[in-house]
Amino acid sequence: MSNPVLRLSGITKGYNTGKPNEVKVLGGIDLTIGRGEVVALVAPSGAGKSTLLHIAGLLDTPDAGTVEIDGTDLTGQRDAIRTSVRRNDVGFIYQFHHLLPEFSAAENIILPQLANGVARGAAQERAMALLTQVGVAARAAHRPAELSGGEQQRVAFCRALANGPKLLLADEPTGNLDPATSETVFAALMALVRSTGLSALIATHNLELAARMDRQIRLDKGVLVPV
Ligand SMILES: Nc1ncnc2c1ncn2[C@@H]1O[C@H](COP(=O)(O)OP(=O)(O)OP(=O)(O)O)[C@@H](O)[C@H]1O
Repeated sequence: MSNPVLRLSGITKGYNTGKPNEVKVLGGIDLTIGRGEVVALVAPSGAGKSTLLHIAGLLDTPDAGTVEIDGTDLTGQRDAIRTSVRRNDVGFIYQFHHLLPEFSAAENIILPQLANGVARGAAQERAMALLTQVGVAARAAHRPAELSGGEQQRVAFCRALANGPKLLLADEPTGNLDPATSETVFAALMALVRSTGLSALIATHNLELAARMDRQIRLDKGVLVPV
């Protein structure tokens, strides 16, 4: 059997604020995500959702526990190795698009590929293919400010997938959109994820969207509880 794409074991995390009571955020998280599996992360505000996503995506380190991506334990690895895995194997999506404002939609998807050593022609082709998949190809030459919120977010999805990651981590990807746009954008995201066989952990407050993923996990006061 192949390795899970993500395996978190015994993850704990607190923030030492210098004040008498340290903030304990995660109290022992065990989570495995298989190949092609899309998991909804449902959590009340402040439950530790962003902290968990940052640890899973190697942007932060746990106090204890291990983070394995595609079978490799990256917990104690050098920064250079963690950065390389993060760039190549993990795609991030946030509530706000964070596209570079001075570049076109296509350039925002091309640039991360160039940084990874892909030739411009191939990067351009991939950007257009991704934009076509999410229905925004006609806006390829437009800058983010010229796009609607839903279009901006769909471009951000393409950017997250630009380098063909194994794992997608999304923090409220439709949280900033009205219900109708949220539906279109979520459908585009799921189609993109399914067509690439990507594994994903998608945080959402929207229980209706969560129910459409393969599995739901609920984070409450730093631990996973049954849904
Ligand atoms: N750098 C930090 N220093 C101290 N406390 C922090 C720090 N970062 C986060 N926290 C605290 O840890 C807890 C969890 O934060 P986190 O951002 O992971 O929550 P969240 O579930 O993503 O919340 P939201 O949905 O509101 O974004 C919160 O109580 C927060 O105040």
